[in-house]
Amino acid sequence: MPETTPSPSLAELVSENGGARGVPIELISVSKRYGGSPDAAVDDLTMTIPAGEIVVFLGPSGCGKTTTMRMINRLIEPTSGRILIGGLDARAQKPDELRRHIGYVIQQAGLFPHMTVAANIAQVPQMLGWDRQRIRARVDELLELVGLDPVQYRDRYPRQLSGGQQQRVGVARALAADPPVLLMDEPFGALDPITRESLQDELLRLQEELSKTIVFVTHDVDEALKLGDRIAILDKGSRIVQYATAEEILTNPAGSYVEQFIGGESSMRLLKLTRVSDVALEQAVRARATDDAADLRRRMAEEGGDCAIVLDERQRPLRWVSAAALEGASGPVGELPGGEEDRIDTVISGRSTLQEAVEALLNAEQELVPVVGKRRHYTGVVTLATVQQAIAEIKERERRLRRERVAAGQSAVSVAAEPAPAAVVPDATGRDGGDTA
Ligand SMILES: Nc1ncnc2c1ncn2[C@@H]1O[C@H](COP(=O)(O)OP(=O)(O)OP(=O)(O)O)[C@@H](O)[C@H]1O
Repeated sequence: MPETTPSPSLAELVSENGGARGVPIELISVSKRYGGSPDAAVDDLTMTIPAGEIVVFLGPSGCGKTTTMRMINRLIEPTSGRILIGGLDARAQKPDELRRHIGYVIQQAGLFPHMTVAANIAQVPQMLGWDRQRIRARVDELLELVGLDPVQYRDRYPRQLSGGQQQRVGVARALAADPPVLLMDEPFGALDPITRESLQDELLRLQEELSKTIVFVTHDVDEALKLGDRIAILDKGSRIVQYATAEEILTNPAGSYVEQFIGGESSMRLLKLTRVSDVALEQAVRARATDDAADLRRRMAEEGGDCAIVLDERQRPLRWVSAAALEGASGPVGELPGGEEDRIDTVISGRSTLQEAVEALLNAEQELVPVVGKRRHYTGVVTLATVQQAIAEIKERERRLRRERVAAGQSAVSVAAEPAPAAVVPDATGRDGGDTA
């Protein structure tokens, strides 16, 4: 098909959109056949990647993940089918221009070794004709955003950076022109587990701020479950076996292929993806160090609970006081003798996972662990019962969703997202063309 000057282009869409927010991507009956191969690398794939979400492609080697991803930015041309980005046909965009508005991050960052960090990041802004001052400011802003001090890092060469730092620069480079879409092809695959985890956390933090549409390819189930708003589990030819949230995949896997792929331990994995802030916390009886022991004993008898938490004047946890220690005691609670079991060694935050909460509970002297918010401000406690209840609720919610889907005549598992209704793309004359999908 001949390339025409697109109207509107993704560039225009980006500037209308303020650049920052993600746009949906639709793949409609997309296939790719490489010359000489009897099988299609991607076989009639239809899916919608919603705006502002992280969608992870998870599947075995050779199933077509990279081919699918590279068709989105036209590094690979589909043999048939259509790809719409923000409602615009990718084929109607000039490939170079399209790629300036689609960030691309690959394994081992792919930085140019002879260019400084700043020059690597500045590539697309330079192509877009930004002036030097704007580029310099943007480079520094991006380095800050990915957690690298601009003064220290902007003039270094890639070989003077660790793998994790190179990958951060790779992400900064991909974000340079504030694209609505980021494609990430096993970006953390070559990193050690600790660096990998911290970059995953960084990506989630960035995404909270930026709301890009991110397509992320990985082989790693835990990475997929942690990062994906939705996960597409793919089989040969990029056939979607299941396209669903991590919770749904874990509680309602679409058959033995998915089960095998995600392995056992689905409840343990649910613990990893649920945050303490997502569950209903319990409350211990609260006390101040200056409270009278006899009063506290009365309150505990009224409110229930064997244990009270003593907080300082800024609501930060100080220690536990047991009902037994209050028996016959008088005077300020803060002056009661305390044993090992009364010390609060561990607190967790709302951002901790339930897995971390269980770990803390297993190591704690008490059967409950305090949860703190900003400035160590006490917000509640977690017990093993809290965790059990949270997992039961997730499973029940997923069972309910499954029943609703079945009642609505849909498949019991989410296989493919329906493509959005046919996009209306204005034609070159500016009239609305009835561009049917
Ligand atoms: N340029 C090419 N020419 C011919 N066949 C290719 C080409 N690139 C990929 N293929 C084939 O297409 C299929 C899909 O490859 P692709 O790289 O998309 O898979 P993948 O799921 O990303 O694999 P991996 O996880 O190993 O990177 C494979 O069978 C591969 O051999």
